[in-house]
Amino acid sequence: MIGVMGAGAFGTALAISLASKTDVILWSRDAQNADHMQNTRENRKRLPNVALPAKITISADTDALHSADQILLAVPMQQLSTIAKMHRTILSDKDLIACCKGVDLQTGKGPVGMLQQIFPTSHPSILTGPSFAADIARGLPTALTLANADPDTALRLQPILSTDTLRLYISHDVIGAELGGGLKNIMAIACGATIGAGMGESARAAIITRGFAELRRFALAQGAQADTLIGLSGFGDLVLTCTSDKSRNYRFGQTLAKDATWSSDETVEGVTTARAVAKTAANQGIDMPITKAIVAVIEHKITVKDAIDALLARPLKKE
Ligand SMILES: NC(=O)C1=CN([C@@H]2O[C@H](COP(=O)(O)OP(=O)(O)OC[C@H]3O[C@@H](n4cnc5c(N)ncnc54)[C@H](OP(=O)(O)O)[C@@H]3O)[C@@H](O)[C@H]2O)C=CC1
Ligand SMILES: O=C(CO)COP(=O)(O)O
Repeated sequence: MIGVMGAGAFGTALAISLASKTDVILWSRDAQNADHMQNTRENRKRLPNVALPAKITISADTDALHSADQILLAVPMQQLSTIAKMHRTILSDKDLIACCKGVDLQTGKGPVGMLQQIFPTSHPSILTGPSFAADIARGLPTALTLANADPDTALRLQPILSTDTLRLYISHDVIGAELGGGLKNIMAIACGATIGAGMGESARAAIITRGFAELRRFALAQGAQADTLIGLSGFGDLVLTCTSDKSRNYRFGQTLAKDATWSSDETVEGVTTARAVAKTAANQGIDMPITKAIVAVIEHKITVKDAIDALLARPLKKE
């Protein structure tokens, strides 16, 4: 049995895919919502119009996770440490697989770094890469990276977490997988803002490419491997998220350009990750012009138009 903590769009989609081959416990923090999902067989709040298979049991009781060997943590990055600490006892003897994308604002750690700090003897994994929850839930083909520093753990988990439509590639470069998936959300906000401001698709291609250069510069400085960054968890996810308005980060960027308010409570990981990355980049002297611009726009210090003008006014340089 596999447990999924976090009944958001992604946790629910992963639970649906895994239920094609095993029993799954989908844990929600909200007992009323859990009962509603269990009875209606639908997650109307976070992933509407998709039926929850009979092999999924939805519960708000953490004891239900006792018989799970693997736990997927599909919660927003900034909540990961709180949830892991709160449920330390139940999580301590399980395979932990972080399914969140981002960098913790307090510590600058990625999801695996955070879990390792809380569970020092464990070998946590990260599951990341180009995938919209709605696609996974509909059984559309998806390829993801499962990164774990321990080769034996990665090899053991790969078949357990793969399904007929969810194809997992393993990697041992945890830092690269964490940072590719985390930083692509900043660039997706920038691309949404570029298109929202009417700058056109050529400008968006420039942001994707220069955004990738920026992501790479930052990730290599933290110890990532270059090959990981051109894989599914980096380049693959960057392309998906920067070109689709199915992405919440991209849509959030469009909202910024229109000076409108983001009224949804859907998770937009790039907002906090931009702040966390800008902080580390400033401390380490890493040039991150797009990230800095996004932080300044989010904090209402400049407009999207000011940000675009500032990026265009940078000194001409070699690619
Ligand atoms: N959606 C997608 O397509 C993909 C998402 N991801 C990643 O998955 C992670 C989760 O995102 P996603 O599922 O989409 O987000 P959603 O906005 O759909 O849902 C977030 C979920 O987290 C729950 N949650 C929030 N805070 C807490 C907390 N303190 N304790 C327990 N549960 C909490 C929410 O509960 P409640 O409903 O009660 O508010 C909700 O179920 C993010 O890091 C995202 O980047 C990765 C790949 C694809
Ligand atoms: O991570 C994702 C796609 O891989 C989902 O993107 P959003 O969080 O921007 O919706």
